[in-house]
Amino acid sequence: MNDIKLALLGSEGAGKTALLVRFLTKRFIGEYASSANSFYNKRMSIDGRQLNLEIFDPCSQSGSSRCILEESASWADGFVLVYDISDRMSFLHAKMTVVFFLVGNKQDLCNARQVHGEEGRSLAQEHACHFQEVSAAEDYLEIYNLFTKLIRRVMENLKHRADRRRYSGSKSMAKLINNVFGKRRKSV
Ligand SMILES: Nc1nc2c(ncn2[C@@H]2O[C@H](COP(=O)(O)OP(=O)(O)OP(=O)(O)O)[C@@H](O)[C@H]2O)c(=O)[nH]1
Repeated sequence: MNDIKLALLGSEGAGKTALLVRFLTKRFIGEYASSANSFYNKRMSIDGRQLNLEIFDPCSQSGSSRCILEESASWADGFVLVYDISDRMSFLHAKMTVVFFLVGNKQDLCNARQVHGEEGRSLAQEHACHFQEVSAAEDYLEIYNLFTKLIRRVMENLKHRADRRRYSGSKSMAKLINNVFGKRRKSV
């Protein structure tokens, strides 16, 4: 079983919990009475592999964003940074954060749009990360696809990291063997 840890980041009210609840339960719940950070667990299978997903949904009121970012950075394998397309401040906040997946939420509020899709796309390009606009209020499938895409990316990353560790481990073992036996050979 693979353990995958994801964290949601973004301004207060951007819709982080709404997106996550939509992904986990297929439902949109309008209001959440939460004043604490939450961890969610989900078991799922992607590409035939069993996964144990842990998702961190920080509560904006429970600490400074710097603290949340630091906590998440040392814990998570992947990040979703969410902003609200009808709240420019949430996008300016997103601009100051390094991300993996950038998500413009509340696409249904296009009549109150303050951030153009192009701006989101170009910010994502700057950070070389994936970008998507969604609506937690209206979509399920798009949000499901977004999370599974991120999970696949994280799995690839973890595999790549493990391969590199194995390679550098075998390289340093080769160096050690060379140091011990190579010298002897020289003196013969
Ligand atoms: N119209 C619309 N409203 C949304 C959408 N997603 C979330 N909301 C609303 O936005 C408000 C904030 O949503 P939350 O999910 O609590 O936002 P959050 O980012 O988790 O907020 P904090 O926990 O305070 O950081 C709620 O009133 C939601 O109903 C969406 O896609 N469209």
